[in-house]
Amino acid sequence: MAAPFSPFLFRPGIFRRPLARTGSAVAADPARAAAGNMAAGRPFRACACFFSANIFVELCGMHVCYRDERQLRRDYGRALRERGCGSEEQMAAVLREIEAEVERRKHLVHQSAERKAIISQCYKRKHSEVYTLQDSFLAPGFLEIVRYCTSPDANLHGLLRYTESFSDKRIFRLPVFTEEFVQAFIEELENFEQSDMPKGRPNSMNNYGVLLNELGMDESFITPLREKYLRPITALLYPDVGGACLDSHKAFVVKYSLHEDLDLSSHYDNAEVTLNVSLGKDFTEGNLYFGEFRQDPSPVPNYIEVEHVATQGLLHRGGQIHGALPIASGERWNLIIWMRSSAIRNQLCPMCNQKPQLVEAEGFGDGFTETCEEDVPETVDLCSVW
Ligand SMILES: O=C(O)CCC(=O)C(=O)O
Ligand SMILES: [Fe+2]
Repeated sequence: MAAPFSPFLFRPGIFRRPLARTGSAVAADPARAAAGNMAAGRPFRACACFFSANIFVELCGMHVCYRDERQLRRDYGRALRERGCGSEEQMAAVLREIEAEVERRKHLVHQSAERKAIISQCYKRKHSEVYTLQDSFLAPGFLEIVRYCTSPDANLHGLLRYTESFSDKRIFRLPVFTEEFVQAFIEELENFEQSDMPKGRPNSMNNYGVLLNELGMDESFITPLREKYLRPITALLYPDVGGACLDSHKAFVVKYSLHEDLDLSSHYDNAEVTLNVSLGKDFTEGNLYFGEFRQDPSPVPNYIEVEHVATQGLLHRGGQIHGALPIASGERWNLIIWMRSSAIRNQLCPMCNQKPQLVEAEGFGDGFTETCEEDVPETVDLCSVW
């Protein structure tokens, strides 16, 4: 159910934080092609802005771009002072925080590859069947939607009869999984959580959850889910942001509980289209809220609140500003799939809003690929981008 947005969320500083990915640049991996992490024969790349853009400074609650101290003082001196970081001592602490975050980002991909290797060798799965997508995991209503979207006369108008939509923000709710699958999936995630395996952070804002590529679910579960089932739907819902040509993803599970993360601040995703599926468990409050699309700023943001329903998914454009309100009790687990279109992001990196400066990457990287001049018209036609 959509509801008017609660006024406390208008507090300054929570609006429009980009939620940075945890992947970044490393030497190319020759095994990647075998794992299917290629777009039209080209390896995926990241944008160099990962090492300088959208760095969240917790001390003063704002994001900054960082090249060096002089640039930081010039570009953010005033904003930092206004947020209580005016003294030289505070400035030194801010610089330490930023430099530690840049260092963390530099090592992140190597550490993720190490964790993935350890998990694949040592982790004892509880429900090994949940690692390979099967039709029986999917809700009958979802399969019906996919059947419609892959039929020859499918169109947006027809699809909207099967989904619930919220305001004019192009946010849609649809059934995704069966209850039995969600139950087994949660048990598997809890089994992993309780194991002594190394664990990474899902992204730069969520502290608790599971990175599904590290767990080994990308190739046999998330990729077929995106290609075979989700893409026919997103092609009709979001053709203008690359919904027809989503060719990579970053998938993770986020977890909120009273003694861990309670909520998620306002942000946009490093994705063209996001699927957010509620996995339960039992919780109260914790609704999602959505504001404007990041490229359509409005002087008076118009927020809507959307309740999440276990086993169901919400589809939205990654650039739609959103966040999660605090839970009041229980545990809230969600499967998040950030889906990316190289044809779209190769033109403009959504995180720095510039032509991406490509750097080598592991796996799907951040969904960019090398392009040649002659690629562009064909790609644009194919996805009806503009
Ligand atoms: O907790 C949620 O439902 C939202 C998570 C989210 O927006 C994200 O991880 O990008
Ligand atoms: Fe998000």
